[in-house]
Amino acid sequence: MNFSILFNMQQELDSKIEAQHQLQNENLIERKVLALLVEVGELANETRCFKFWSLKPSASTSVILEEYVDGIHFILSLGLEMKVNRLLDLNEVQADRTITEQFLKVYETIQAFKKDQSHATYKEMFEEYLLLGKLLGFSSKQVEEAYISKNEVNHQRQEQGY
Ligand SMILES: O=c1ccn([C@H]2C[C@H](O)[C@@H](COP(=O)(O)OP(=O)(O)OP(=O)(O)O)O2)c(=O)[nH]1
Repeated sequence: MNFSILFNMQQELDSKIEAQHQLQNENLIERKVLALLVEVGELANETRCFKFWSLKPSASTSVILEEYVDGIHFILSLGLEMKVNRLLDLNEVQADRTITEQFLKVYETIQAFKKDQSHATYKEMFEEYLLLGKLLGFSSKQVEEAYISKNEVNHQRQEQGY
């Protein structure tokens, strides 16, 4: 995945949102962390991976992918707040976890990031979120394309006074 291009696209979108809502001088980290936690919950809900009491199938791949890239938006956006290097060297995490275990791991790493807001905890949060995407069956190309497409939708929403 070309993170440098994605960070640049995120920067453009965030600048537009901040200008539109007069937020240039506000610290948005806490709200972005909560937004990310909410997105991860929405994603888990769409996968229904934890709903052992139900036989209903999960949402379609495209719905799950769109939820997944909402999380990518907030992670990139937090990276910009943290001024991480755009050429961030992310390692591919190897772990033998179920999707449910991976969701819980992602929550843990978001909490760890919220607590100390370091580059190391940011990187771990991003890496675990990428592993979640892999466990959900998404390739880097699918994630990149879905990110680009949702980014465009987000721009249009701002232009339409969302
Ligand atoms: O500073 C920001 C704020 C938001 N977003 C993006 C992330 C995500 O892709 C979208 C917000 O999520 P969603 O599209 O689910 O918005 P919502 O307002 O929660 O949607 P709905 O009204 O459908 O519940 O806006 C950013 O990229 N940067």
